[in-house]
Amino acid sequence: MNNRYDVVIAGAGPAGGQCARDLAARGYDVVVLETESEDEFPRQSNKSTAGTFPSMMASFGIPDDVVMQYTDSVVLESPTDHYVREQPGAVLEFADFKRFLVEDSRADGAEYRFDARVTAPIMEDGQIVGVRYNGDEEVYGEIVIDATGPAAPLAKKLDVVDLKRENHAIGIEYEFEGIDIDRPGFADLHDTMMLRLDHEIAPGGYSWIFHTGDDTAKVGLCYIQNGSHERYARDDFSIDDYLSHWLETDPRFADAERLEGKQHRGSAHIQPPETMHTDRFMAIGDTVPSVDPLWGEGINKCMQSGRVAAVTADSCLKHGDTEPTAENLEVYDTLWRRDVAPNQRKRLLMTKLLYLASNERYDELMADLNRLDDDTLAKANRGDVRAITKLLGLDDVPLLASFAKQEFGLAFP
Ligand SMILES: Cc1cc2nc3c(=O)[nH]c(=O)nc-3n(C[C@H](O)[C@H](O)[C@H](O)COP(=O)(O)OP(=O)(O)OC[C@H]3O[C@@H](n4cnc5c(N)ncnc54)[C@H](O)[C@@H]3O)c2cc1C
Repeated sequence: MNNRYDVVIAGAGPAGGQCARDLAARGYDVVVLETESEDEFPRQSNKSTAGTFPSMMASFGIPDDVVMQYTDSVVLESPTDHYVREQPGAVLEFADFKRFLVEDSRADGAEYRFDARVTAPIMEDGQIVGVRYNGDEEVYGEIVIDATGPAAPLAKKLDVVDLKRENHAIGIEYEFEGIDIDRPGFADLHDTMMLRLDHEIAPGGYSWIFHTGDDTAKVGLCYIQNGSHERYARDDFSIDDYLSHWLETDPRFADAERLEGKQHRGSAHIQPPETMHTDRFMAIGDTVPSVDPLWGEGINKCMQSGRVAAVTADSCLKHGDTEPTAENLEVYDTLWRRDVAPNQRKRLLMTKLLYLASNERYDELMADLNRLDDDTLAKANRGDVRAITKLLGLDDVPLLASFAKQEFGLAFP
């Protein structure tokens, strides 16, 4: 077996799969090591609701046959109100999507080793030159990429990431049939992705219903286990208890039945990354926290980070005489901050502010969104300070004070 490659990638998720696709298409020798077995792939890593937008589908040439349902709008719900925004999207079958990335990159020559659990970097003169997997097996590369999501075995050992417990977001989801998709008193959820802000259901986070056709939908929730969660959480309630509680109390689920084997769960970190590379090494996808802090959109960000890592690797390897030193890989961080997650810090602060707001404030937010033009939300979501201040009012002073206290240790009288 060939044991030397241009690029070794750990993890066949959206980030690793896309990076392999781009590198193989440019003619590089690339191998992807994936811990799961090929027969069942993806099993535990089949974790995502996989709601996405046409820009992702078009940029990465994703075929229609991995789409479960095209959607026309996004709905935001608060405890007693909602707001509808026309916005085309697509809910993918995440497992089919992951398998597509594997097959498509293989068609261009990428190699995959399944049942290959990466554990540690192989170091020479202080630089990574390969990876160790399944205990004592080894593979070598000019450049090594960690795309294992939050597991991050290489990035952690190389001190490239420092994923913090207080920024850990967890999510759980089931697929159901028999849901009342157009229940009087609620928004019509046909062909929509709905996100609900309600601390009763997802304290310090949000829950969702993504329509997947007829009376079926993906139903889940997530939250960050930080101060906002503590403030609104119930004693001894696990994330599963919150989902059960929602299912028992929301009339839309009165006749809903869980679809066998359709359960997804996973985690990510919501924090701004510091560096994302070192000599001969880049960390991509959720290994460096790439998930959109506000709405949890991770797939597009991960694919984009895989793409900019491939561009960076190409810029070093194509000349043959440009060593992939940390200095020469710096362009990856620059492209990430410019193209993958611009305004990440501002958006993160806005996210924390949003999750700190009360249920009553969520109801007011829906009323404000219904009053303001559609652009305000889109701009605020991009971190535009003027749009954010438009959404804040005088009544928000106590909220801002408690936010400042939580974030910066500032106390207002
Ligand atoms: C419940 C939930 C719902 C979500 N919903 C959405 C959504 O609707 N839209 C959206 O855009 N995003 C969503 N996300 C986020 C999105 O799924 C992630 O951002 C995305 O999957 C991350 O891709 P990745 O390639 O970085 O990592 P992953 O998808 O985590 O892939 C990592 C791969 O590495 C493998 N691996 C792990 N450890 C090792 C190891 N040691 N050695 C070898 N291989 C290893 C894993 O098996 C996996 O195949 C959701 C996430 C969760 C948890």
